[in-house]
Amino acid sequence: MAIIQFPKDMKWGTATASYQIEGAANEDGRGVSIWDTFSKTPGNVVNGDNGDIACDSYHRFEEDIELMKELGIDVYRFSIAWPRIFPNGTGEINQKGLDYYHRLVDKLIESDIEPMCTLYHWDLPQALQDKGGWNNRETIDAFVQYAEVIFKEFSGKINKWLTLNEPWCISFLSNYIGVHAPGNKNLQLAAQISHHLLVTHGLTVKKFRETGIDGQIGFAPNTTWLEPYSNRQEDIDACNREIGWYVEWFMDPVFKGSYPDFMLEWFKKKGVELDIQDGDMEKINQPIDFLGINYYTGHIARHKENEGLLDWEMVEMNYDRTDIGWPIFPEGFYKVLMRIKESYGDIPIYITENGSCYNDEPENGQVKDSGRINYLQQHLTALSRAIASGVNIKGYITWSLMDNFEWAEGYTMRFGIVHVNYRTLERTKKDSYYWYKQTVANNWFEN
Ligand SMILES: N=NNCCOCCOc1ccc(-c2cn(C[C@@H]3NC[C@@H](O)[C@H]3O)nn2)cc1
Repeated sequence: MAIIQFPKDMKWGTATASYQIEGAANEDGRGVSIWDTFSKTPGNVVNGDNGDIACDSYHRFEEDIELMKELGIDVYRFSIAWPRIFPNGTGEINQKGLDYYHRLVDKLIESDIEPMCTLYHWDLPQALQDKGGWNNRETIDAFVQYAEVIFKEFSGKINKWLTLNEPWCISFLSNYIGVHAPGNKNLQLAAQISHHLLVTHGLTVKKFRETGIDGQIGFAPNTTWLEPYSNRQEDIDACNREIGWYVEWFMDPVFKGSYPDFMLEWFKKKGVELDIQDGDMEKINQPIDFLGINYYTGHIARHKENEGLLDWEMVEMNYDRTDIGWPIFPEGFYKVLMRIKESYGDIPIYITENGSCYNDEPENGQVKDSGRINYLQQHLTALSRAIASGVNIKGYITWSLMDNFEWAEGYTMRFGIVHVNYRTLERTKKDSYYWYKQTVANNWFEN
């Protein structure tokens, strides 16, 4: 056994997102989002689940904050639902939407928990999707207008901002692979959307600076790691293409002002021609204060000609897997953080999502989710290795505080350290909740 100790100024937190927990989908003036539309289109979500009720956190946020307060966490990462603020994406502001987030943020501050706000966690107003969504550059301007309203409304209350959550999911998972809303399957469209998202991010950072309000801003790309099966260059290159799709494709433009050539060339081979307008790359390349990093899984892979988009195949190694089927690969967490440090230097990093899916149910009021505790121990050990290796980690925010709507998997896949009974909405602290509470209190754990 070993003691894994974290820096004395380490911040600990939990994360959620609006569509996944709030419910109240038709309440207080909220407009329709693309996830309302997508989830109610038969075949898109397991069991036809949707976010109409979810965890009902819209009405139960005070109970949820009490759970966080007992955890002793420093920061709570939540997202604002754009359709609650601008029901039609632009135009008239819905005051009741602003009022809800004031209630939430005020309760957090009263509970000595720092609010970290994600401005966009996938719930695009349907009215904007009807006009082309992220493929329409007018959506960029609509987002900056929405962000400016939020910056000014919550100035002094919220000091940590994330523009976009997982732009790879917003663009490629949702418009090329097609398993998330709006469900397109077109690589050119997805790549162009990824560019518009990066321009959106940059212009939002620029607007944040122009408002002159205090605070720090970043974004939260999702990452993965593929370890080459051999030292053959073709295996190394194949793994770097998948990592590049998640990491360099989004971080190079932000930190270096250009797309990675190796990915541009690969996409060009696949017929992608990005429409980059004059000044776009300068707009994207705005300095940010911190980087959010989301990591769940990775695996070993090798080159395979004409396989998928990037010519690689997974090498099955009898991985331990979580209940959603993702390999447990903590080495990848360490490796991708080292890659980011090597590529982008000492940018302060918050782990804005890391967690696991285990579908354990309560028995006599207890949820014995030892798998989740083991996952946390392995990944926090990997994180401590990265910190010891000089990665500038400022905090760890686990996904998720509570079981919630896991997108296309609906309510079948549980990521929470708190169990939610979706029939009664009763919350039950899992064994991992108590483990995390002790780890936060100690700022160390014994693995
Ligand atoms: N790469 N090739 N894939 C080819 C085949 O993909 C099929 C499916 O792919 C994916 C990839 C990634 C995800 C995913 C989910 N979360 C968890 C959420 N994060 C934000 C927060 O809301 C959490 O709920 N993070 N990532 C899902 C599906």
